[in-house]
Amino acid sequence: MSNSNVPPPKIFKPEDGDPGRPKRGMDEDAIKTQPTIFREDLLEGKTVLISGAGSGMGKATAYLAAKLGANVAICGRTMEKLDSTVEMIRDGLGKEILSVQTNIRSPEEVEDLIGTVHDHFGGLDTLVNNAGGQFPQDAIDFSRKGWLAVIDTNLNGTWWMMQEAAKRWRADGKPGNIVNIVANIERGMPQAAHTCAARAGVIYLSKTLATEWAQWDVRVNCIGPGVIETEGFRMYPEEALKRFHKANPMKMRGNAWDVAEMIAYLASPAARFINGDLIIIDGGQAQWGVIWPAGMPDYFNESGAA
Ligand SMILES: CCC/C=C/C(=O)SCCNC(=O)CCNC(=O)[C@H](O)C(C)(C)COP(=O)([O-])OP(=O)([O-])OC[C@H]1O[C@@H](n2cnc3c(N)ncnc32)[C@H](O)[C@@H]1OP(=O)([O-])[O-]
Ligand SMILES: NC(=O)C1=CN([C@@H]2O[C@H](COP(=O)(O)OP(=O)(O)OC[C@H]3O[C@@H](n4cnc5c(N)ncnc54)[C@H](OP(=O)(O)O)[C@@H]3O)[C@@H](O)[C@H]2O)C=CC1
Repeated sequence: MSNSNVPPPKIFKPEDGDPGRPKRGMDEDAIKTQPTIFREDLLEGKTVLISGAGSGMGKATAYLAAKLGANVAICGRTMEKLDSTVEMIRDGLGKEILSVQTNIRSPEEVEDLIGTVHDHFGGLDTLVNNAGGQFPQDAIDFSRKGWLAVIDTNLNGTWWMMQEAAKRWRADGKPGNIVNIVANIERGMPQAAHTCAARAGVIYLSKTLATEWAQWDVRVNCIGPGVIETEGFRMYPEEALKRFHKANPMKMRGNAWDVAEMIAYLASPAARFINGDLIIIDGGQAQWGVIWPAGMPDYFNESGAA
């Protein structure tokens, strides 16, 4: 029996808003023609594995890493999306990369992935844990399954990847480097509390491992993006997207390249003394606004949230 003068909460499912919605994020031509501040052989001979590289920041990062000379491996759940990254890099740079369909939530698949990368390239230098995401909803209405899906992806999935990579580095006596893409969670994330909890876990896991794993020359850092326009915006209603950029004082959205270049920096020798850090790329959002991806509750009226 339900108590039912109360209307059910509105749940936005991406497919509700798909027809006719503009494509979001950098298209392949934009990625291919984007200039980089880095030297072309910056990552020559280095192997970089990027999760969630069939779209968005992961895709741009895979392109940049390949452009800078790295051996690139990518993974994600959808083969078609991974293929698009492989083809973009083949077409734009004439290079082949390794792509392995993997659900990071499965520790067995992650173990196979790390083994495949080692077999193919003879090792791994930088692991970029970029795969992740969430849906916007008031926390009080989260289903159990929804909560578990977000925690399993963003916290557990990232951990399986980190642990498998580090086991190899310890066994091989080789240095390692991990970059975890989290989010800007300094002031919480209303309507994304599940991901906020998971990302907080990853940030403090990373700080801890930066100390524990220093003895094996493994560095661990995080990047916290603010509003970065990517294909991932399909998870949010158009109405919310109109307001996202107002949550930072620059009133703009970043793009996937803004994050890719920071990842390249962290993968380079210039970052050899950066460890256990969280680097925020958000146009100053942490000092200013709050995003309400499912709509601001009346309670807050016009109090400065966007
Ligand atoms: C904040 C602004 C800045 C931008 C930040 C970004 O990160 S942009 C980047 C953004 N990019 C991404 O986020 C990309 C990656 N994101 C994803 O793959 C999904 O969001 C995932 C992490 C939930 C994984 O899901 P999955 O593979 O397990 O697939 P699944 O679909 O089966 O979901 C499992 C359960 O979750 C629940 N539930 C799901 N959707 C909704 C909803 N709209 N409403 C309510 N609940 C929802 C539901 O219980 C569902 O089970 P059901 O009821 O269907 O039996
Ligand atoms: N864009 C933004 O403003 C912000 C993004 N972020 C985070 O940055 C990262 C990149 O996001 P962005 O590029 O914007 O979004 P996208 O949705 O484009 O990228 C996320 C990628 O992760 C992959 N992925 C999701 N779940 C899994 C899984 N279980 N196993 C393997 N791969 C998976 C998806 O591919 P597939 O579904 O095929 O597996 C997809 O390619 C994400 O972690 C996101 O949450 C954080 C803050 C802000």
